[in-house]
This record gives sequence, C-alpha cells and structure tokens, in this order.
Amino acid sequence: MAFLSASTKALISNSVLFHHQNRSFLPPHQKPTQLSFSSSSTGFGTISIAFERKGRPSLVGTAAVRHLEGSVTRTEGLRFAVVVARFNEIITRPLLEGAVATFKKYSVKEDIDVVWVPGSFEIGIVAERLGKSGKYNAVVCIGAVVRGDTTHYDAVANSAASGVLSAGLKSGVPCVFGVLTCEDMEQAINRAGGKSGNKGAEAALTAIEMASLFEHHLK
Ligand SMILES: Nc1c(NC[C@H](O)[C@H](O)[C@H](O)CO)[nH]c(=O)[nH]c1=O
Ligand SMILES: CC(=O)[C@@H](O)COP(=O)(O)O
Repeated sequence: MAFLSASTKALISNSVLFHHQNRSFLPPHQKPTQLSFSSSSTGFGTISIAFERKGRPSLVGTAAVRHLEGSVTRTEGLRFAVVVARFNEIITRPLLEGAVATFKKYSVKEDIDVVWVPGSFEIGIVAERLGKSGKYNAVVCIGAVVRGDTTHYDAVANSAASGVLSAGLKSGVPCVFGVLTCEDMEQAINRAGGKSGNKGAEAALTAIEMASLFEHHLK
C-alpha cells in the first residue's frame, strides 16, 4: 500500500514551500531543497525534508530509533565468574549461593568459576584479571562490608566500589557490584536472603543481562 498518494505528496510539498516563503515554521536561513517519502510494507513511513543550510545540504526529518538491551533468556554459551570475599563469610556465602541459584534458574550451562579472596578490598584486582582473561562474558563481585568502630569501613567500601568499576572499565568485561555496604549485621542478613532479598541473586541477574547485551548487540 502506498504510504501517501501522489496528490497528498504534492499538497505537502506545496505547503512546505508556502510556509518557507512566508517565514512561518521554517527558519529563514534554511531553504527546503527536497522532500522525500518512504514507506514500509506495514504502511508506515517517514517524510524527510532536506534543507540547504548556508550552502551545505542537511537532511532533517524523522529518524528511526533502535533500542538495544540484553536478554535474560538468551544465556546459551555465556560464561560467568564470581569473585567472593571471605570476610563476613556468614553473609557472603548465602550471597554466593543466591548468585549460583540464579545462574541455574536462568539456564546458564557453562561451568561457573568461583574465586575466593580475603576481603572486599581484594575483589577489584581479581575481577580485572578475570575480565582480561577473555574467558568470561561477565564477572559478579560479592562481598559484605559492615561498619565497625573506626573509619576503616569507608576505606574498604569505597575501595571495593572503585575497584569493581575500574575492573570493568579496564577489562571491557561487565563487572557487577554485588558488595553489601551495611551499617550493621542485621542490614547485611536482611540482604543476604532475608526480608530485603538476596543481593547476590540480583547481581547474577544483572550479569546475565549485561553479558547478553555485550554478546548479542555490542560486538
Ligand atoms: N572490615 C571488612 C573487610 N576488611 C578487610 C579488607 O577487605 C581487606 O581484606 C584488608 O584490608 C586487607 O587488604 N573486608 C570486608 O570484605 N568486609 C569488611 O567488613
Ligand atoms: C569495614 C571494616 O573494616 C570494619 O569491619 C572494621 O571494624 P573496625 O572499624 O571496628 O576496626
């Protein structure tokens, strides 16, 4: 089906030229030089108006918009690693279990490598090494930083976050931040399978989506 009839196209062309001559909706310094009409099999289409701007032709019109996003249902062949801190293992182990359960729930078939480090401060450098290995589509980083009596909490929490961010940027592989930073142990317990969910499971789902986005759309 034709997007527009010949008479309608003529009407639009005359209208655009009329408005330009009367300085209405077209800026004075832009002279429309060409109208083009395109249509798709579904009957939709676009009207594009080419302007002459200071002697340089420019095409202004309706541009298509393409949305890209990863899919959590396209996990075939995707490979994941998990870096987990041993510090506060009473929290990090259920976080890890939540992540692994999520990978299985979403049909990740490839073996998952779990790398243990002493504390959250050590996560970043290991995540970067795993990312640069070329073996994984995404790396999940799991830790639990719980405030104590000193300002050490701030140093560890900030270092963990910047370390994971840096690992992703330097390796080009998505490194997902699954490190709890909590004021007290109750907050941590609630986020490791308690009433606030399991942040390890959430991190794994983020890793699946990011791995799919990179693998299926950004190569
Ligand atoms: N207090 C916590 C730590 N501290 C240890 C550091 O992460 C690091 O291992 C040490 O400073 C040696 O470099 N780690 C956590 O993961 N959580 C904490 O609450
Ligand atoms: C996050 C920490 O490093 C913290 O658990 C250490 O406790 P403290 O500040 O009492 O030494």
